[in-house]
Amino acid sequence: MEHTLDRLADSPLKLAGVTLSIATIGYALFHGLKKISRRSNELPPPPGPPRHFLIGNLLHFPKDHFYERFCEWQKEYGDIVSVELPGTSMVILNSYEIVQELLNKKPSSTAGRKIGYMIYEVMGFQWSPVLAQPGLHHSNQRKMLRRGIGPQRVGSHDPIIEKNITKLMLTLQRFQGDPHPLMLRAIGDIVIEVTYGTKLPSSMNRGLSSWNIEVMDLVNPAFFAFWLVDIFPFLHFIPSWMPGAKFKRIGDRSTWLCKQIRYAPFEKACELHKSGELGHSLVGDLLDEFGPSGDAMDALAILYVAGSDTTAASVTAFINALLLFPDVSKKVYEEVISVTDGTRMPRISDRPNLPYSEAVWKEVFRWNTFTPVALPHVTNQDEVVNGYLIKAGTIINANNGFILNDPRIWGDPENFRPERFLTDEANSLPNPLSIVFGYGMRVCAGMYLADRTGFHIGTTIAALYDVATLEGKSRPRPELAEYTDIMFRTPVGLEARFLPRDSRTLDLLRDAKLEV
Ligand code: HEM
Repeated sequence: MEHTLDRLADSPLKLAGVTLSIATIGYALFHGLKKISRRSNELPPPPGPPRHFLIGNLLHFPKDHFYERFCEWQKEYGDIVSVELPGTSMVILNSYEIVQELLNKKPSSTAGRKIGYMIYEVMGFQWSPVLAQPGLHHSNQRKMLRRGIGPQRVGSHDPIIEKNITKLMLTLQRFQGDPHPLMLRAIGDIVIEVTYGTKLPSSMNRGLSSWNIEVMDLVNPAFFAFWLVDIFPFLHFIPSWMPGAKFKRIGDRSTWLCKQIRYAPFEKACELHKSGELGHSLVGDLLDEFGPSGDAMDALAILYVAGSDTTAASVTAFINALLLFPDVSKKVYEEVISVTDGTRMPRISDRPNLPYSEAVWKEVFRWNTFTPVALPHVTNQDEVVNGYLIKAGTIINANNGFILNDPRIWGDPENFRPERFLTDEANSLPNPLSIVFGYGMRVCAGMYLADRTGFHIGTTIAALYDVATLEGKSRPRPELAEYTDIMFRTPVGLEARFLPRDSRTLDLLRDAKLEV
């Protein structure tokens, strides 16, 4: 740079020429940009329900069952729908192409988050990487997670995953009822061990899972509730004991829980790391590479909340598919047994030899998907899509449920048909996992761990157990399936028994009992 300026200063003629060129380019750019900005201001917003003066679409906006209302709007207004709420613009994307265009091809301008004052401030979630705005802390935290559970390193956690899944298989032998809470606990235990290792005292381990479960029980419904404090933040300062201040009591408890899940395990892990007792773990990897940083602490602290509910929902969906579709269950069983010969437990490394099971896993993510409305992104600059203007600060909701059900893509979306991923047809289909795990710069930071853990739990269950209804109950009908109305939803009324497939399974379970 210095050299170039020196050279230009040598020649006044060159300097004048360059100055003129820069001025000309500057003038053209300025007028070009003005024109683009004028043109984009002239562009219409996407279509949507008619708005009322001042309150926009507040009266149309659902208080629950967002997915169902978003699908009704898709029928009426098409691939991209805009909704105006007081102080907030929102678009709903109902097309795979538009989602790619906006969220994956323009990652840096659509990676913001917008979280209400209640969750962010009153409940004390400012530290969470899932809710953070893009910037130095967020990118540092993502870099750290990529190092520890990205595609290169995730395999190093296989022994922990396999050991815990064997334990889960033993529990299933005596289990009947709704499997979701059991999956939540088991996956939570895996996330804790992968994150902090096996040496964290077991007393803390139990505390950690119950703090995390309690905070999830507070924050999940809070996302979908209306909070006056979001509109009038000064309410934050009223005392918690005041009548009507329930939101403050929720906030105080959540803030306390957040402190526990952030500091307590990290401090203990740092002590164990110093004394050389920590053992293999994500926290150990990060302490070795980055030292005891606040970014590492927060990146690790969010993993239970971000990873257990979500992965448990995916595994519950897999179990539900095994129950609803006995033919599919039998084929997964036969495929796994053809690899293990029924004489050993399945291993994570068996996966490349399980193409049919792989197709079932994909179809489980697609059919009646367990996460129909994606986590919203926010634009940080004006964008133009399909001739519509999307202003900076707009919340973007990808309607994953519709996209995964779109007959233009899937032909017969209502059918659970894993074979669609095994024929030439597959070449023109998106991978449902790439939709469900989210988009662009915010794509799920734990997707490799989730995919590895969820697939292994699902296929190991199918290999060892026939998933059956409770005694005397008939098999539910797939077309009547209903789902809970939460972000990572589960089938309503799902109940199952796990019947060992044959005597080889009983032998395996007996041997496993001696090992774990
Ligand atoms: C089947 C299981 C899972 C599903 C379906 C899932 C889905 C998602 C989705 C949709 C997002 C938001 C993406 C977006 O904004 O576009 C996300 C973010 C995230 N997930 Fe997952 N997730 C799963 C499991 C996990 C696991 C096991 C972990 C870690 C242990 C994890 C850690 C995270 C983190 C840290 C983020 C925040 C990323 C960011 O905002 O930059 N997830 N996940």
